[in-house]
Amino acid sequence: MKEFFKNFMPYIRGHYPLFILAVLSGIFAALCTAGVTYLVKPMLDEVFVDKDVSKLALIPFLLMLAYIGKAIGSYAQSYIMSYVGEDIVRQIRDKMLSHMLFLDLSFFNKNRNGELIARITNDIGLIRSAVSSTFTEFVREGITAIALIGVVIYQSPKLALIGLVILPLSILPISLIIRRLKKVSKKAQEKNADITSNLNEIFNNVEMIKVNSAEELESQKFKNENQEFFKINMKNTLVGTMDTPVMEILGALAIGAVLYIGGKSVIDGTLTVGEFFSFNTALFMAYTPIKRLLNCVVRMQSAIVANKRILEIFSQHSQITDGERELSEEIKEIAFSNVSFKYDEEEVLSHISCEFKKDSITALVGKSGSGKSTLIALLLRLYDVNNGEISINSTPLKDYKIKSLRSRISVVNQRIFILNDSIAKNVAYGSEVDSKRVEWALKQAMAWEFVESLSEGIETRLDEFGTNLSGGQRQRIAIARALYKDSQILILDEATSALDEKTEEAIKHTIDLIRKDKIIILIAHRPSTIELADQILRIENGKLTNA
Ligand SMILES: Nc1ncnc2c1ncn2[C@@H]1O[C@H](COP(=O)(O)OP(=O)(O)OP(=O)(O)O)[C@@H](O)[C@H]1O
Repeated sequence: MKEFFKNFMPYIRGHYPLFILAVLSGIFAALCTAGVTYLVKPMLDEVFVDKDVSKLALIPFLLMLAYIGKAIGSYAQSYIMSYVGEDIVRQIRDKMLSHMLFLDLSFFNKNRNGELIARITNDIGLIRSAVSSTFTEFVREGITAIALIGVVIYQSPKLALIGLVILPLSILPISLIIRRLKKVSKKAQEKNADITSNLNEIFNNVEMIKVNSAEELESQKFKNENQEFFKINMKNTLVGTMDTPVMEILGALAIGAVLYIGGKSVIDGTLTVGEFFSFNTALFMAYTPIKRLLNCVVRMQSAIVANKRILEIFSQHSQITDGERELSEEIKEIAFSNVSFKYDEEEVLSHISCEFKKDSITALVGKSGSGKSTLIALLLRLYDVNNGEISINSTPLKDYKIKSLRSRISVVNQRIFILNDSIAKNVAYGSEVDSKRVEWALKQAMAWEFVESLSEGIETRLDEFGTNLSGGQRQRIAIARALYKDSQILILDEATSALDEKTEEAIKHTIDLIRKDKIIILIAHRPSTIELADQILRIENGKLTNA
């Protein structure tokens, strides 16, 4: 709980005035509630027992005012706290996504997309209910309970002792419930992440599922996961709602004792009927906020577990550190010196030494899985080398600011990224849209013909993953994007594999036209693509062999 509040204090800090207002509204509502119970005494003693008619109109009026005050106070407090809660959740979501995006690619390789989505949506959502509703309730019910207990003690300290004995008695069962609930909540959140991952996988691969007639198989897999999720959630409910009957049973015992002992005191004349009823009303009314208070503590458990899962992400930091130098000068040469790299245990690239010079085209060739794309990933600093060094103009890559390095490289790789946005925005991705330049890039990438034929031209919206495009059209959009960026380093990793011969020839012609002053790296299997190259580097099992 301490860790929870420590984590959220920085977000709450900006909301102190609202927080104070919410607490004041809560105090007001609580005092009005206590006022209601307090008014029971004059209602009984002065109106009913003393038959004071003048008070008959006054007390119901005051009661009404107290109830209206309670309603307004509670509403204002709930609204303000929801505002604070929602705003905190908004801030954490923003911070979480930008934190994640700056983590290394290896972090994304290790975590399933669905798991990460679940942390941003479900886990942070649990925090929202903790901060906005549970916390609001905790503050309001806490103040109400204190005010009502005040009335209880004021009316009869002796009876209060008996009536409130449930408080220490409830500690043991409630703490057992809390401990159990933490475990179940953890499982529920993990299962939720599994379900999200499963759904994410299904929707991303729906075509493959259909082609393999695996609809039944996937439905069954999901059904099993869902059934388990249901069971865990029911366990969560079973444990999580146990606090109410526990408190009610303990409350019944205490109230029974109070009624007996209090009744005797009234008969003995040591307590007036009004005092007794006022006491009992306050005690009955105090049980509800006390019960809710404990229920809040119980409900907080899933938020505490979620907080741990959120902190796990925030505690991860990028291992790829930024350099100091801005890469703004002309790139004359890129050099790999004795570079080795492994993703996990096995070395994927070993002792690679090569150069890429300005005004030249290099073809990287080699069998599938030999390490060509990995070499490019190292140049982009998506991963850092384990041994050796990569340099640009004799300055180690690590000394450059990553953003300035990547801004100088255009890449078309095998996995084409298409945004659910217009063609123009897709081509200009990462910079301002210049329609003339978009048109130029599309023409150079041999994509203009099909884009022009669309009714909305470059404003045509593409579906997520480019599902409304053919494979070759997607590749041409990606090539246009690389050309639009106009970087000095251009990398085409199997960028023309889906194109017909004629289109590929035309793109080769484009590359030939723009090659001046650039460093171009082509990864290709087809001999026709390699024809353009000034140097050919062959990689075999992670080692460079002379082509
Ligand atoms: N993210 C990763 N985590 C672990 N291993 C990886 C990862 N990416 C690639 N590998 C492994 O590294 C090796 C080299 O892969 P790489 O993608 O560089 O090959 P490639 O020569 O580009 O192949 P292709 O021609 O099929 O694209 C492969 O054995 C592959 O299994």
